[in-house]
Amino acid sequence: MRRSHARTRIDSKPDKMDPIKLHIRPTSRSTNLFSRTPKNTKSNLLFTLTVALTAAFFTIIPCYYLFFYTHKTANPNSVKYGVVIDGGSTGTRIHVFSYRRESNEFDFELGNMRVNPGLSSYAENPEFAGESLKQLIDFGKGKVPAGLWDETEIRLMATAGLRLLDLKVQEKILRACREVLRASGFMFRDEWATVITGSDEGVYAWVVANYALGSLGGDPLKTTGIIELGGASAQVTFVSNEPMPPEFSRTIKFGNATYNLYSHSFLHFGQNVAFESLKELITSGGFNSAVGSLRKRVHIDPCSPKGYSHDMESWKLSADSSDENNEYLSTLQAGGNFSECRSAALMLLQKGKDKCSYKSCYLGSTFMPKLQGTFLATENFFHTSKFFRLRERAFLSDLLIAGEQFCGEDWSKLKNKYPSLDEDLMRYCFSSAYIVALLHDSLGIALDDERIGYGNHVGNIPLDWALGAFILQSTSDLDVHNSGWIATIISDDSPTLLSLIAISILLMFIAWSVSKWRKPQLKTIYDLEKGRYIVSRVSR
Ligand SMILES: Nc1nc2c(ncn2[C@@H]2O[C@H](COP(=O)(O)OP(=O)(O)OP(=O)(O)O)[C@@H](O)[C@H]2O)c(=O)[nH]1
Ligand SMILES: [Ca+2]
Repeated sequence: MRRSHARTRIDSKPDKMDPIKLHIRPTSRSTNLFSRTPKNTKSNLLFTLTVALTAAFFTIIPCYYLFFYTHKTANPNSVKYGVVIDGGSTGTRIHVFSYRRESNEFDFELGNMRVNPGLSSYAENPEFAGESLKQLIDFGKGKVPAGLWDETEIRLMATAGLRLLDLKVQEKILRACREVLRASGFMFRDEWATVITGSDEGVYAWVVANYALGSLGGDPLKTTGIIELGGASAQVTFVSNEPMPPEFSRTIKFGNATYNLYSHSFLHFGQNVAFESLKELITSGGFNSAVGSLRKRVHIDPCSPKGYSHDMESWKLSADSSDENNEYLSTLQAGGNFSECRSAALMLLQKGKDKCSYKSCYLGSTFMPKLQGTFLATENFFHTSKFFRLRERAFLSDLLIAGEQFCGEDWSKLKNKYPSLDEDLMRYCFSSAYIVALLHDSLGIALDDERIGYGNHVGNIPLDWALGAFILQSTSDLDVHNSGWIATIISDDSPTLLSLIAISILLMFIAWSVSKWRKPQLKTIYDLEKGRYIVSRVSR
C-alpha cells in the first residue's frame, strides 16, 4: 500500500493534530516505523550547491575586482585613452588623448582630424549627420590600440553651431550621430553625445590653458583667463573675486585648489556669425553706412576690401538660395574702411546694452565682472594676429594699425599679395576691426596693454577645450579611482556590474526557491498507545 505524500497541514503541537487528516497508510516497503526521516538527498544536494555557489560568488568576484583593480593601479603603464569629437560650427574634429594615471601625464599628440562642414550644416537632412563622423572614428581607431577600443570612451561635444539650431533639429542630428557612435567599437553611452553649454566650453578652455601654463592646481590669482573667438560664439572665462550671479559663476576644484570662475559664452558673437550679422545690419539700414547709389539703394560694407564682390560665388550660396539673400547681396558694395567697420562692429557688440540689469555689462546686456589678471586670446584672435605677423603679446594698437592698412587696400592687390589665401583673406579687415571693438572698445583693454597673449598653443600643448574636458574627466576618474575599487565598481554602471548584480540575485532566488521546494524533513512516529501515526517536522 503506498503512503500518500500529499502535503499535509503540520501543526507544531502533535497532540492537537486531527487523526483523520493525519492517518497515513504505511508504505509497502519495510521501514523503520518508529522514526523515519524521508531522505531528500537530491534537493539537499541542489540546495547545498546553490548556497555554495552564492557564497563562492560573493567571495571570488570581489577578489577578482580587487586583483584587477590592484593589478591595474599597480601597472605603471596603465594608459587610459580618450576620444573627444568637437562639433564646431565651421567643422567637426576628433581628438585622441591618453593619460598615464601613475605619472599623471597626458599625451596630446596622438592626433586629431577635421571634417568640414560642421554638424549644423545637416539641419535640413539631420539623418545624414552621423555619416560625417565615420571617417573621424576610423582615424581615432588608428590611434588607439585595438585591444583597448572597448574601454576607451568616445564623446561627441557639440558647441555653438548646434546651439543656434532649433532643439528638435539638434536632437535629430544628435540621434543620427549616436547611432554611428554606438557602432564605433569604442565605449559609448547616448548621454555622451550632447550639445555642451557655452559656460562648460569656456571652463574646459580655461582648464587646458592653465594646465599648459602650469598654473592649474596653484594660486588662483596666478591663473590666466581665456577669451576664445570661435566661428559662432565667443567664450570669456577667468578667476574673479567679485560677487557673481549664479548663472555666470563656476567653481572648479583641482588638486587642493578651488577656483571661482566667471564663465560665459556669447552666442552669435563668434567671428563668422558676427560678420554675417553685421552685413544684415548694414543692408537693413541699422548702421548708417554710406549709400553707394540712391537709385538702387546700394549699401557700402566697410568691412570688406574695396573691389571685393559680394556675389553668389564668393558667398557659396546655392543657386536656389532665397530671394531676399539675392536682394541682400545685390545691395551690398564692398568699401573697406577700418574705422567705419570698427564702429559697425561696436554697434553689434553693444546691441541690447540698454537692457543691462546687472552691475556691469561690457557686451550686450550680459553680466561680466571687471577683467582680472592676464589673458590668452585664442582661435580667431590667434589666426588674425598670425596673419598680421604680430608678436604673441602684441599691443592692440599694432593690430589697429595693421587693420587700417589692410582695409584700405584694393581687393585685387590683396589677392596678388596673398595668392594662397582664399575666403579667409577677405575676412581680415572685419576680424581686425571686430577684435579692437571687442577687446578695447567693449572690454576696456588698453591699446598698449600687454596682458593679452594671442595663441592656440602653449609649448606643444594645443589650447583645445576638448583637451580641457579630457583633463577634468580623467582626473575626476582618478578621484573615484583613489577611493577604492568599491567606488570604481559602484561608479561604474557598466554591463559588468549590472551582470554581477543580476547573477547574484538569480543565485539567491534559486537558493530561496530550492529551500521552499524541498519537502519539509518529516518524521513519522507510530504511537502504539493511540494506535496511530504522528507526523512531525524535523528542525534542521
Ligand atoms: N583666418 C583663419 N581662420 C581660421 C583658420 N582655421 C580656422 N579658422 C577660423 O577660426 C575659427 C575656428 O574657431 P573654432 O572654435 O574652431 O570654430 P568652431 O569650433 O567651428 O566654431 P564654434 O562652434 O563657434 O566654436 C572659425 O571662425 C574658423 O573660420 C585659419 O587657418 N585661418
Ligand atoms: Ca570651437
